[in-house]
Amino acid sequence: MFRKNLGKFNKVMGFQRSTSKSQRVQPDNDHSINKKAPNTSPVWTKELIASPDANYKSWMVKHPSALHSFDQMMKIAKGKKIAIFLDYDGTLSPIVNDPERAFMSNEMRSALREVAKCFPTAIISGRSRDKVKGFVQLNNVYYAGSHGMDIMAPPRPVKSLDGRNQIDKKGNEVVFQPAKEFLPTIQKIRRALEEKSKEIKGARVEDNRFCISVHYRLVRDEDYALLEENVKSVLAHYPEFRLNWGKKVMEIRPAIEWDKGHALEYLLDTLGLSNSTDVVPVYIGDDRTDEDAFKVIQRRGQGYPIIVASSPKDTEASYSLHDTSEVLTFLLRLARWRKYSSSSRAVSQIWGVGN
Ligand SMILES: O=P(O)(O)OC[C@H]1O[C@H](O[C@H]2O[C@H](CO)[C@@H](O)[C@H](O)[C@H]2O)[C@H](O)[C@@H](O)[C@@H]1O
Repeated sequence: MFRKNLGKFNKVMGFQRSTSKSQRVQPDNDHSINKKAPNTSPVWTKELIASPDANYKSWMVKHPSALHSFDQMMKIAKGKKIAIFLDYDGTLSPIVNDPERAFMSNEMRSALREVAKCFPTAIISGRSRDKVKGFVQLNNVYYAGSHGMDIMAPPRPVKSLDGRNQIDKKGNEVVFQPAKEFLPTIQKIRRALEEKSKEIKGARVEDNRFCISVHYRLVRDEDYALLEENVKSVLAHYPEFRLNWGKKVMEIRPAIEWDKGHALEYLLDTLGLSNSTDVVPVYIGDDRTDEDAFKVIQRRGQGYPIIVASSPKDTEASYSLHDTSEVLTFLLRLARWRKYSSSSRAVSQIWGVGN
């Protein structure tokens, strides 16, 4: 039933292709050792050196504002099938010191609800799926937690990935967890990391189910090296895991070929949109792991990868939004555009979903 409705929905939607590949500028995090070197730099005029703002403006020439470009983007997307993908932290909620208090505003929730009534919408987060769902509290969006390693997807025959997918029917939806076999080891690693970080003031370990975060936002600069050393000493016993850096966070996860980009492709597939030439995936994210999804959109040659950044960054995104308040404005415009650009019924009526 849901699938049939989804098919109807697909018939009434529409889209486009992204613009040029982005130019690389600066990585974002302080302590990361796996950061890429910038391969281009802005032209260093006197004005640029005098003003950090000028640096950002120069970067925005390559990554124009998705708000300023909105009309042009939607003109191209009109008549095509739009699907919306969003990161959570730093995109739907502002970055705060306490990861347990990264709440989404009611305004953002209501904008997201409206967007999800118009387009298939998914949140792909580094958090555990339950945690992000708890923050978002909407039933008309799909959730992918643990950087896409825990997906609650629409009902559809699921392509097997090396036979590693488990299909656990719950209601109408399908759970996809390509790293399930690592769960017992992840718990061992979590305990070891908690032990190793407890003497470092401000360090915090977060269990994201299929990955673990070690936060250092509140760790003194002089203590960071010890924390990193401790984390690496734990991981030395687990070669099947890898370490990445996000925004003041070290993320430990199974070293499988699966990331937010794969999750995006998987969701497009389960939505029945992977082979269409008229699909426009819009992905909005702010962190390094979102780059994998940006790359997928660039490779597909259609869609809009949008980075949330208030300073120049090395990115594959074609467009930018300055902060979460601009994300809110973008989502509101998107929902409004959809409502006024088509006389078709809202997706909630077509799918029979809503919140
Ligand atoms: O993919 P995301 O949804 O962006 O998740 C990435 C990490 O986000 C969270 O940490 C970040 O946000 C926190 C709250 O604002 C902030 O305190 C922290 O410094 C940031 O790195 C989340 O807590 C992590 O587990 C995710 O890996």
